[in-house]
Amino acid sequence: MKKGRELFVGSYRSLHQTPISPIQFQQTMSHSDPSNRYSYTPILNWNPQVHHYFLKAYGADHFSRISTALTRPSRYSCIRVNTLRSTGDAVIHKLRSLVPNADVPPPQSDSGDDVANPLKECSAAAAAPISKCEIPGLDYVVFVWGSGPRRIHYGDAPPKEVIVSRKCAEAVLRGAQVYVPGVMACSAHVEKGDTVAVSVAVEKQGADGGWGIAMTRGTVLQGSETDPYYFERNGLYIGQGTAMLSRAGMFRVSEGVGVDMKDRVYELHSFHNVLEGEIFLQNLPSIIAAHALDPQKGERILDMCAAPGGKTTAIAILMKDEGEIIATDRSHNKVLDIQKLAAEMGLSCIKTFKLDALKSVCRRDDIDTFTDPCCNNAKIDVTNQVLDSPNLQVERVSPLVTEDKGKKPNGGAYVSKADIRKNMRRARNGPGRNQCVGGRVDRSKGFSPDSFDRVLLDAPCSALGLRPRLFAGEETIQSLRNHAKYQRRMFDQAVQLVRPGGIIVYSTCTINPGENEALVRYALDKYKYLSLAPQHPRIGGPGLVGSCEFPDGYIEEWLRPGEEDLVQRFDPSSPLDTIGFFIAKFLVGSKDT
Ligand SMILES: C[S@@+](CC[C@H](N)C(=O)[O-])C[C@H]1O[C@@H](n2cnc3c(N)ncnc32)[C@H](O)[C@@H]1O
Repeated sequence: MKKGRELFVGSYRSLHQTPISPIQFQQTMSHSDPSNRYSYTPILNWNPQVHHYFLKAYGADHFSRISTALTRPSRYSCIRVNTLRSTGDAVIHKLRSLVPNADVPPPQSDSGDDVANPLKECSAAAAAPISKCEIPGLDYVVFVWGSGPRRIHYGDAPPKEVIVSRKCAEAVLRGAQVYVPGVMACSAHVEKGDTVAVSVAVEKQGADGGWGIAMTRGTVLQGSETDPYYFERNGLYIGQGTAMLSRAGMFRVSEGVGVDMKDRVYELHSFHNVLEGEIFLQNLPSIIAAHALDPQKGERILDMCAAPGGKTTAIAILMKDEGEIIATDRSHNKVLDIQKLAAEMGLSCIKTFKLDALKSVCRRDDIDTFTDPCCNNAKIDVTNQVLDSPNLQVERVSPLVTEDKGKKPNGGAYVSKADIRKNMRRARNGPGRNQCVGGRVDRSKGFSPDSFDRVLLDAPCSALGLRPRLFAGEETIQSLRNHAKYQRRMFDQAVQLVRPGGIIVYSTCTINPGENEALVRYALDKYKYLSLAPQHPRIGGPGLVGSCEFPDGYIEEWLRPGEEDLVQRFDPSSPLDTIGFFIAKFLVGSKDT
């Protein structure tokens, strides 16, 4: 039965008293069994209030499945082909020579899970190691199978060991090697070439209620029960590999591979540096989000939180690189990442800007100073700015200005003496710290209302859908609410920027209804001219209907009956085996009503 179709009006208060959930009990029991020590059966720790809230939203069984799925990587890699450069078939042909065992059917899980064909809805050939997506319009998406969870044989004697940080372990589960900065502790006498078992130290709760790792980097493991994290590591072994350095070396050098993983709980192919510019590794729901936006050639599109540019480049390719995509992010270096990816994929319709999405709509006086050629108030920053004129032209202001007052640069814009001095200093001393990390980033002051055909708001979120995840305790009810507030303010900006008749797509990579369905409720209740639009393709599940009351009396409203099938909720525990993701598509009606 699909929970999303049920009307749920629940109070979180009643569950607040529950001391321990059945899932926690079951997991605690399995971890205290010594025969499970060298296994991978992680327990995802949640903040207790968040745990109760999700239990209420999903029900105990469903939330248990979600929690378990989050600790595992998807069993396949999803590759988006740059159709301006290649085709799905051509890429499959090239990958066959790059992916080991490409002709051998994908191995099954040792855990007895049904992994025969979790992608049967989108790939009939999913039993092959490399297959093309069969969703209409998505034949440029290629799946490459991995395997797991696999039982690893760590030998008869207690093995030499390396403990890695959680972030490092999550990367290893996705196919990376163990790099030295991720190594936390190592057995005494480990030499280069030794086989070592790799486990992970996950945050645990301290006496003050905070979460942390009670271990100093460089700890020597004696192989005894007095070692730090000895019992906590039960069920947290992610594989074994060859030490590339001695114990001393691992803590002396600052970079490089510490352990070359030979035998992994999850085997996923790494596509690092493979077919650069021709393919992009991207989650299936992210590809679907770009399709939901349905960008058309020649349109003007805003991607509000765009870095590193995965969806921006997907949108540009759907538009055949014809039109204009404004891709903004608040981080300078992340904007450089978008530029790099766009260049690598050979896309020219993407313009990037550093901009705080909360200030995406330019202020009235900024529009006036720009549009009035007699007005001398527009400032020129040391980096470029962009101001929109009402006729939707983007103008970029040259940073190279002169003090010649008779010749007004940028059609009348005034250049302050301070800016000129700054530019001269810059010419003498070089571009400055921000600029020397790799390139130039233009700064924007925002855009005119109603100036975009479509807006994608792929909002920063709690990311509680990302996989694999070995710890979730950092998010509290308050931090989840803060994410939601931030997202609403960004959405308010998006609504102003889209023209009547335009489209807004809102997406997150979290399972938190407060950042998903509750945002939709907020949007529909506040802006009567917005309506939910059907999405194509639609392979995600329905949204959650109902509401949730919190102990402080706050009622979080989700969807109303009839709205659930207009959003896409990707459930990490569903057969599609994706990250947790949410997509809502809004049609903007006449703003006069
Ligand atoms: C979910 S990620 C976007 C992923 C991207 N859409 C993609 O598909 O590659 C969210 C992004 O929002 C950016 N961000 C966070 N707060 C922001 C703000 N106030 N203004 C603009 N960008 C922001 C972060 O730097 C991050 O790159």
